Amino acid sequence: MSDTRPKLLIVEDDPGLQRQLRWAYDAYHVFIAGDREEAIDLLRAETPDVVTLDLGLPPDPDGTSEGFATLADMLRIKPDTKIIVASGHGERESALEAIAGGAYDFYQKPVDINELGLIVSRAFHVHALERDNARLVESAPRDKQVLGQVITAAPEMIRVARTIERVAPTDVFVLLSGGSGTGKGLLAQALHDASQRRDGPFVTVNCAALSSATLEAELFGEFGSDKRPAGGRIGAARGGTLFLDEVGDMDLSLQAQLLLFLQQRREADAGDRGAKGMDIRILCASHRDLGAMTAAGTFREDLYYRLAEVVVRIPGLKDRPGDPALLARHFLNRFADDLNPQVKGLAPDALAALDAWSWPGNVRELENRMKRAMILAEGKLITAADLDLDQETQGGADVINLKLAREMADRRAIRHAMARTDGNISGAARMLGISRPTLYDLLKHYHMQG
Ligand SMILES: Nc1ncnc2c1ncn2[C@@H]1O[C@H](COP(=O)(O)OP(=O)(O)OP(=O)(O)O)[C@@H](O)[C@H]1O
Repeated sequence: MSDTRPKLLIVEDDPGLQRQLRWAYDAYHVFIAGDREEAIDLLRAETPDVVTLDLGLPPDPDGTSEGFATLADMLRIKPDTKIIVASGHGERESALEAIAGGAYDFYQKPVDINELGLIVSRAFHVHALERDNARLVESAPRDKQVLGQVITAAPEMIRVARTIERVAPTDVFVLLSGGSGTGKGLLAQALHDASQRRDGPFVTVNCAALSSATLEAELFGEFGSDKRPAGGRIGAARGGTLFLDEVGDMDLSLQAQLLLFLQQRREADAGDRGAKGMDIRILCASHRDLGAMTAAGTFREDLYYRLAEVVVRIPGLKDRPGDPALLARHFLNRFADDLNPQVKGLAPDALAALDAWSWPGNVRELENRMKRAMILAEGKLITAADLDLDQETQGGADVINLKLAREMADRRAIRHAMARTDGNISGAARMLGISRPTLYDLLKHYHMQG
């Protein structure tokens, strides 16, 4: 039967120590090399995850040159190997130099078997964690992508994507309603790309960013809607889609002009005056509640009903269980090359913090926190502190009563386990220390999605 124990390579030229170490590590499948050549051959043949390396190897047993050369060769051939270097008394400096050169850790000679045992077992643990993370990072975008570039595994969001897919081929006017940073811009682009107008222009106007006069010129061209209805951004969107972002921030007089334009367009489309229709589709988005604004008189009701033929409500990130971790891995994957190629994954405390945080700024906040964390991260795994979420999650909101506190803790733990296991019920149940049926019951009880 093949040996399934984790593979440990010991690079050591002293036969007495070789025997002692082999004996001490019966939990691992141990390979022994006495010099650089043997070490490299075994690394290639057996691909051990962890290596202990004595820096004093022949032909330079009293120096460190051969040890450093072996370290560099190994990391070049298999960079994810966790290499623990041995340093003799008074050689702390070379040990630190080895760490700077990519070694995982060091231990002091003479060998304390227990201490080295702990370092070795931690190295295996970290290696496994990094490998899991790398696998998840790779699989996230492929598995959990809807509408081309929208990353989600949350049923609430998948429903949104399905609605967009359904309305895209029609020419109805759609209002995307959701908090800031929930992905309204991304979804508007996705809707255009899924429509028959995909080869036409996609023109965005941010109504919140411009003063009323500038916005008017921007939309209609310099002389206003009545004189040059085909100018400005509206004209530029001919044959494609005009995306009015933050339409709720348009003032009432501009709302009136837009309404007038839409009425004229409708008449033109109907051929009343024999003119050609404008042939644009308008998509709108707002983080404001336009329905409530019409009731308050700050948004024209007639315009609202014209623009919002279909309203798509986008849930906040905190209401998409599992998505914060999934998106974090997606951003890690996307930014690693540019910002910090050393970073390979997310530490367990970061995953827990991502689950627990309330995400007032939604996906944009997550994207920004990830960028910052990747720049600041010192290790290979991003921590809660790198994300600046360590303090916040510990404090938490005021607890209303014990029942609610328990429910919150349950929900958090379940979401965390589901995210960590990529939605695998058996894996999540194992991680939580409960049976599959119990996990199903809890998911149902808390109205969470399996
Ligand atoms: N589900 C998602 N998958 C991948 N990236 C996303 C997702 N949702 C949002 N993003 C990214 O997050 C950032 C913010 O999204 P977007 O600009 O679409 O949000 P918004 O709701 O339009 O924000 P605002 O209210 O500020 O205009 C963008 O970089 C976007 O690409």
